[in-house]
Order: sequence, then structure tokens, then C-alpha cells
Amino acid sequence: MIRIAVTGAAGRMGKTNIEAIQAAEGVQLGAAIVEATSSLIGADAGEVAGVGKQGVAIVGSLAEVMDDFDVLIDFTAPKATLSNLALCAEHGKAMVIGTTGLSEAERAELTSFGEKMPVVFASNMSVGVNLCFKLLAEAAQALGDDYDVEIIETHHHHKVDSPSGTALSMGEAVAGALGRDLRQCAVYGREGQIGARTKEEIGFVTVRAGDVVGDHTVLFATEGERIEITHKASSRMTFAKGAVRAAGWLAGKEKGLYDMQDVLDLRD
Ligand SMILES: NC(=O)C1=CN([C@@H]2O[C@H](COP(=O)(O)OP(=O)(O)OC[C@H]3O[C@@H](n4cnc5c(N)ncnc54)[C@H](OP(=O)(O)O)[C@@H]3O)[C@@H](O)[C@H]2O)C=CC1
Ligand SMILES: O=C(O)C1=N[C@H](C(=O)O)C[C@H](O)C1
Repeated sequence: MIRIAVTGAAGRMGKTNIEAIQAAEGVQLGAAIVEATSSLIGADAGEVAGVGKQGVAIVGSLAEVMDDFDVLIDFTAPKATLSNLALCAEHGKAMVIGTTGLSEAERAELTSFGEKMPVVFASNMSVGVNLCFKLLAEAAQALGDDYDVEIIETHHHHKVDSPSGTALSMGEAVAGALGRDLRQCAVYGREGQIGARTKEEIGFVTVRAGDVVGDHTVLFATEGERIEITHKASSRMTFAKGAVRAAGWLAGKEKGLYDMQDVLDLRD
């Protein structure tokens, strides 16, 4: 039985991850962690997640429960994720990370932990989005430089990072297939007399509204036609199932930085 710990246990994804662990075979909830200031410390993690008593009391510090799990699933915030990585590396634990919104420096720091421990890091854990990454690279390769590329994403009004991690990964998939560097060609929002669009740019549009779980569209457009590749998530369970699958896949793996393409065996 693989024991999984969940950080951000009272968050939207934390609660859904606990629900997914409870429903999956071969895994069990080992620990649930919230911020040290939370009023939920001591409460049963299953009850907080809405899936009934699990016999796991929520704690306010990861350090307290290092003996209680094999793999940590972390969907929190960049600084918390990096501090959890350091603790897990020190104690020989594996980690599945879904946190988005990392700066370039934070992402480099995260990447370096792959030399010390097994890590799965993915901006989106759903099977559908990971298939889209492949489809997008194939579409970009086939369509080439004649098609303008724009990426439109919509999320719930609580989301704090923009563009979404998934939109950025989609941009990277397209840019890579077209031989471009996303850091050079990304345009994040447009306003004023900015001139006509350049051929190389990849534009990002962010919408934040209501309770949308996560919609992503990549638009390829040229004279006379346009193609749209769209993914719509209607439940966070699609991400949580992916995260739990990644945790099962990661247990017992050699150190290294992996993503969902590895977990789902989608890599060419
Ligand atoms: N890869 C994927 O498939 C997906 C990734 N995500 C990403 O996961 C992350 C979380 O999303 P979501 O669950 O909606 O967000 P929430 O705000 O609902 O949850 C985040 C949780 O992390 C906790 N947290 C934040 N900062 C700290 C800290 N410094 N120390 C300890 N705990 C902390 C928060 O605690 P508190 O409330 O007490 O502040 C909160 O419970 C985001 O980055 C999001 O983009 C989301 C869905 C899918
Ligand atoms: O914050 C969210 O909710 C989501 N975040 C991820 C992202 O930034 O891409 C994945 C998903 O779209 C939901």
C-alpha cells in the first residue's frame, strides 16, 4: 500500500486529492497538512474533504509527519512547494507537484530537485490536456509559420496566477514544434496602438470568471481558415485522478524529474 500525504489539504485541489486517494486502489492517505495558522488543525482530513472519517488528523507542519508517507502530492503555491521539496529531499520522499505560477528562477530550483529525488511536475494532470500537448505539437509542425497562434484560457475567479500553467505549457509545445523560444515570442495581453501582430508571436488571453474549472483553446488561424484545439475540464477530479496515478507510478522510481507524459506513456 502506497501512503500519500497531501499538502494544502483544505484547498480546492487538496480536498479533491484526498477524495481521489480514498476512491483509488493500492493507495491510502498517510498525512494531511495545512498552513500552521489554520483552524482546521486536528480535524479529520476525510471529513474536511467531505468523504467521511479517514482516521488522519490534519497537522500544521509537514516536518511533523515525515514518517507517515511515501509520496507527497502538493498543489499549493510556489514558495510552499519549494520548501516542501527541500524537506522531502532531505527525508528521501517522492513528490507529485501540480502547483503553477512559478517564476523562471523558482522553476529552475524545482528542476534541480530532480537530481536528488523522484519528482513528477505537471501544469495539468488530466489525460485530455496531456494528449492535447501532443496534438498541438503535431498541428504546429504540420501548419508551420503561416498560421497565427493564440492561446485563450478561462478559469474561476479565485485563480491567482496568469496565464495558467497549462496555457504556458501549450505555448511551449507549439513554440518548440515551430523552432521558437516562448520567452522571446510570447505576448501577454494587448492594449492601445501597439501595431499589427507579428508572424512569430504567440498571444495569450486570460479570462477569470465564476466557477470555471479550466478551459483552454489554442487557435491556429491563417487567410481563409482557422483551427481550434480545445480542452474543457468540468471537474477537478480529472486532475486529482491524474495526481494519484502519478503518485502510484512514482513510488519506487529512481530520482529524476518526470511529467505526465512519462506517467501516461505519451512521450515519443
Ligand atoms: N497541475 C494541475 O493539474 C492543477 C494545478 N492546479 C494548481 O494547484 C494550485 C492550488 O490550486 P487550488 O487548490 O485551486 O488553490 P487553493 O487556494 O484552493 O489551495 C491552495 C492551498 O495551498 C495552501 N497554501 C498556500 N500557500 C501555502 C503556504 N505558504 N504554506 C502552506 N500552505 C499553503 C493554501 O492554504 P490557505 O488556504 O490556508 O492559504 C490552500 O489550502 C495552484 O497553483 C493551481 O494553479 C490546480 C488544478 C489542477
Ligand atoms: O488553478 C486552477 O484551477 C488550475 N490550474 C492549472 C493551470 O494553471 O494550468 C490547471 C487547471 O487548468 C486548473
